[in-house]
Amino acid sequence: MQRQLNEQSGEAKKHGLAADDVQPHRPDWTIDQGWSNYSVEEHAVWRTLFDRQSKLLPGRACDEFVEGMKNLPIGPEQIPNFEALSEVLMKKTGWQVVAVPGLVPDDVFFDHLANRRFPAGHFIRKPHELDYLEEPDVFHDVFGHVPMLMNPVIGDYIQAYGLGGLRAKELGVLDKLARVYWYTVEFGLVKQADGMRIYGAGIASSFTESVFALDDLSPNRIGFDLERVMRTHYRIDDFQESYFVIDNLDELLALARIDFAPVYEHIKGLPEHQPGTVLATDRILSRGSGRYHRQKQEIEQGGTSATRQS
Ligand SMILES: C[C@H](O)[C@H](O)[C@H]1CNc2nc(N)[nH]c(=O)c2N1
Ligand SMILES: N[C@@H](Cc1ccccc1)C(=O)O
Ligand SMILES: [Fe+2]
Repeated sequence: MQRQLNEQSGEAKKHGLAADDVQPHRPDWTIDQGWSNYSVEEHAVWRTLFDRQSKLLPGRACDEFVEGMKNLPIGPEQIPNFEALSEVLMKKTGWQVVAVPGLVPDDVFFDHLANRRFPAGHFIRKPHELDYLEEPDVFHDVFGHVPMLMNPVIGDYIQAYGLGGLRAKELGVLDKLARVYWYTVEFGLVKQADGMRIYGAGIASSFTESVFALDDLSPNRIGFDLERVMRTHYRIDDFQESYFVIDNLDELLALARIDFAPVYEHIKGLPEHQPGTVLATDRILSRGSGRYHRQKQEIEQGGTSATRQS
């Protein structure tokens, strides 16, 4: 599981590269991927992540994800080369993958997306942090996001988000727009003929959340509603308590095309919702018990007999 947005400020945090890894970046924050510099150990971390995730995703990831992955030069042996990815992507949907050192400032991020460049972290997590990291690394960005960029609808949607981001910043409503990205591109679920599937990169790249999001009774799964999502906080430190579900990917295209300005205006000053809240107006597809988050809270407060012993 990884969490890359700072909901409060929406600002990029300082990246945490090792001192010997610092590379000056260009004004658009891109750097060279430096593919030949990856060590044997780094490629091995990729393989570990790739193998365990490839076993989990059949039957869990949506068909478009599986299809995208199949046609890309992404495999277990090595960390993918961004130039090779871009060549295939460019032909299919006109996207490129560019390397960045970590989180980049919002306007830089939006400008890349608006120009169909996907900024991907060039570094890979360390062997002791396979399941948790604070910034998007090459595994999250490439394994999680790039397969979906092979889909024309998602390609158009993410470009439109970049353009919408620049506008939302002007209007001072970036936090509202960021929630739409979070609950679609990062943590979205989609209905398919044979059941609910993952299309969000934050789930697809997470060993634990790709199981939790679909199998566990804990989270709520709620039909996507734009205003509802814009008013809903999200968790950056744990699994989501609620996921929002679209009926098909084309629903995103409609979102990309409508003007959000009147929606921002309409929800101004209206109350916001906590991540785990279920509303009377929600279209509930499955309602979680909240068991996971409740138990965790108890443990943190030292309240259960199991944790008090020792
Ligand atoms: C709101 C916006 O989507 C978000 O804060 C941005 C900031 N910078 C980023 N930078 C990178 N590299 N990746 C990201 O997902 C983001 N997200
Ligand atoms: N249509 C939105 C922009 C947007 C596109 C795609 C995803 C999310 C938002 C707007 O008018 O601002
Ligand atoms: Fe991401």
